Parts: sequence; structure tokens; C-alpha cells
Amino acid sequence: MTPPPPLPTDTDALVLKGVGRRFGALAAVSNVSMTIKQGERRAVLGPNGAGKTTLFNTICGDFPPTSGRILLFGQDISHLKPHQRARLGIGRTYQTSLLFTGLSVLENLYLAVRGARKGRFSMLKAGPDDADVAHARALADRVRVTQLLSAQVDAISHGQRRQVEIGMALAGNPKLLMLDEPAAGLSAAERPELVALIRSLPRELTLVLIEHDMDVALSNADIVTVMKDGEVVVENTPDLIADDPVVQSIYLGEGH
Ligand SMILES: Nc1ncnc2c1ncn2[C@@H]1O[C@H](COP(=O)(O)OP(=O)(O)OP(=O)(O)O)[C@@H](O)[C@H]1O
Repeated sequence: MTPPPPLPTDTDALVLKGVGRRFGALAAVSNVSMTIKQGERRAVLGPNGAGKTTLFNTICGDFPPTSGRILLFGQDISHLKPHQRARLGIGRTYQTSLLFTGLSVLENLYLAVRGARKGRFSMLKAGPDDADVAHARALADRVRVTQLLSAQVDAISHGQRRQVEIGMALAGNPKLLMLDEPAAGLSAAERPELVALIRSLPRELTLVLIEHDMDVALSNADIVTVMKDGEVVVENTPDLIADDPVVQSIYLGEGH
């Protein structure tokens, strides 16, 4: 496989300093530190319950950290609300679908565009020259669902719904895109389209993805972080991760 081109800058996009998150007595995430450069593709791997989604939630603000600090392009966002973090440039998808069922692909993308803007609940009806509709169409192109614009999201495949969700996460023009298990539930036939989509995202966009599937993670990442029991156990380049004895013991141990 050809290596990805060099990163566009040496700027730190996301810095975690000793981040922890407790739920009562449970330390779901403990003392996680990492630096992700602008334009980097970072995969976070780990078995069930390792703390990957909780780590995502500390970064996006759904469950802010109970210890440590999070910096986005140098700004401390540790205690900001999710919508404030979104305005500063974080876009995300969720493990479970958040699409508006009963609406078309274009309508879903349009609502995401409107939701990402200030004054988002204006009741103005979209006209054909509405700039937001044009933006929604451009997002559809970006995530390769142009041929499905008028299809209801209930009627398209699971993989196509994942593509639309990524389009919605891109609606606010994020600088950091967080994808929570984008390949979960996809068939073997659907995965290459998702990988192609991820690879086609602009290189200056910083990308962090949680992934169970080692192949998807390794083929999309510059650096892979492996978590277990809430902690980072290994961080390395994809070529060195697969053979790492700690990673092998985790994955072979749980039957992967
Ligand atoms: N809202 C919550 N309240 C209480 N405990 C939680 C909460 N969210 C997560 N946990 C616990 O935190 C630990 C880490 O869970 P988390 O979902 O972050 O792991 P994960 O690595 O994303 O797992 P999976 O791959 O199964 O999604 C688990 O023990 C989980 O039960």
C-alpha cells in the first residue's frame, strides 16, 4: 500500500494532557495524553469497554473530562459545551445513526448545514437557489452519494447511511473530524467505498477514528493508538502496530 503523503503542517490540532473520565467509581478513561498534528489520520483501537467512545466524548464535550486538559489548536476546550466545541471546529459521527428518518438524503444534509449555522431555527423555506441547499449538494458530492439525493434515508443501504452521516458531520466545515466506528455493521462489499471516502477527505482535515476493524484502522491511519482498560497501551505507526506483542495479545485474546 502506498504511504499517505506528508502532513500539511506541523501544527498541533488536538492535545490531550492526562485526560481522565470517571463515572462514579469507574475510571472509564485514565491519564490519556496524546498529540495529534493537523492533517493527521489517527485511529484509536481497542477491545469492548476499553474507553474509546468515552475518550471521544471527552473531546467532543458530551462527557467532559473529570481530570486533565484538552487543547484544540492551542485553545483549552476542556470545559466547553459540545455546541461550543462544534463551533470551534469539531465535527463527529456516532456509533448509532442519528439520521432523520422519513426525510431524503438531501434534506438530511440540508438540516445539518442549517444546524451548523447561527440562527439555525429560521423557518424560511429553502428555495432552489438557497446557498444552504448548494452546500448540502456539495456535501453529497464530497461523500459520494450524489446519485441518492432524493432517496429517503430509510431506503438506502447501511453503508450509504454511514456516508450521509459523515457528510452531516462535515456540514460545519470542521477542522477536526471524529468518526466513531464508521465501518461498524458494514458488509465486506461496503467497506472499500467507506475507505475510499475517508481517503478522499481533504488532507488538511485532521481525522480521528475509533475502529474495531484492524484492517480499516491500519489502512487509514498515520498513527494508531491502542487502548485497554481506559488507558493507552501502545501508540505507533500502522506497520509496527500489527506485529506489536501487546496488540497481538489483546486481539488474539479476545478472538479477533
Ligand atoms: N455514561 C456512562 N455511565 C457509566 N459508565 C459508562 C458510561 N459510558 C461508558 N461507561 C463505561 O465506561 C467503560 C468504557 O466504555 P466505552 O464505551 O468508552 O468503551 P469502548 O472502548 O468505546 O467500547 P465499545 O468498543 O464496546 O464501544 C465501560 O466500562 C462502560 O461501561
